[in-house]
Amino acid sequence: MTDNERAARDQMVDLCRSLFERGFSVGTAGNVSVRLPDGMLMTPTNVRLGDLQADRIAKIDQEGQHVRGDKPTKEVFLHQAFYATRPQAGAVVHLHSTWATALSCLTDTDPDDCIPPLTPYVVMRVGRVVMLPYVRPGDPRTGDMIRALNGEHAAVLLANHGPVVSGKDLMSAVAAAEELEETAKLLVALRGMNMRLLSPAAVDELKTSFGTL
Ligand SMILES: O=C(CO)COP(=O)(O)O
Ligand SMILES: [Zn+2]
Repeated sequence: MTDNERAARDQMVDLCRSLFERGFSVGTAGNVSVRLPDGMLMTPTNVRLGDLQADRIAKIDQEGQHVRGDKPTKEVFLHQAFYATRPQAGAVVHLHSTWATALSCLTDTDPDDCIPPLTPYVVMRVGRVVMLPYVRPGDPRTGDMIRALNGEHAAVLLANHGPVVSGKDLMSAVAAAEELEETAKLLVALRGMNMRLLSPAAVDELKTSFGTL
């Protein structure tokens, strides 16, 4: 095993425990992956994100063959689809975090723009989030639906299920998942009130100043 893979495993253990301890994942909900030069690391299926063991994290190769560690998450297709369509993605985080999942259950969430530009950081870290129709957890069609987006979105909401967020590396993907969750919480808190969103000009300025995702 390379030093790079060893470091990636250790970082997954640390950041997944941090997410779990702060309540972003409960039970065995959620899964996380990291891209390697020769494949991907994925959290094993049916584990608590707070209890990962570095050597048991699953590795699959470029062809999707399981080569090391425990059996990978049942959402393996979802993770592969992000890497296949977003060359800039180095990590993917899927959670059932409360507020983003709440938005995924509301019939009046706009499926083409689930998280309106409420604050600069959600624009900078998450971008425009689309909703994918409900299928059961682990259904390979989730991968097909993500591939159909052609890599245009860094994050999606799975209807009645939860968020999936990619980032250039694991730290970025985790930070973006946290930002999405907090913004979803604000949106639910502000529901029914007169919200002032960032103007299109303000959103453009953020993209020019900080780059697109
Ligand atoms: O969130 C989950 C399914 O959507 C958890 O599944 P896994 O335990 O297989 O990762
Ligand atoms: Zn899930």
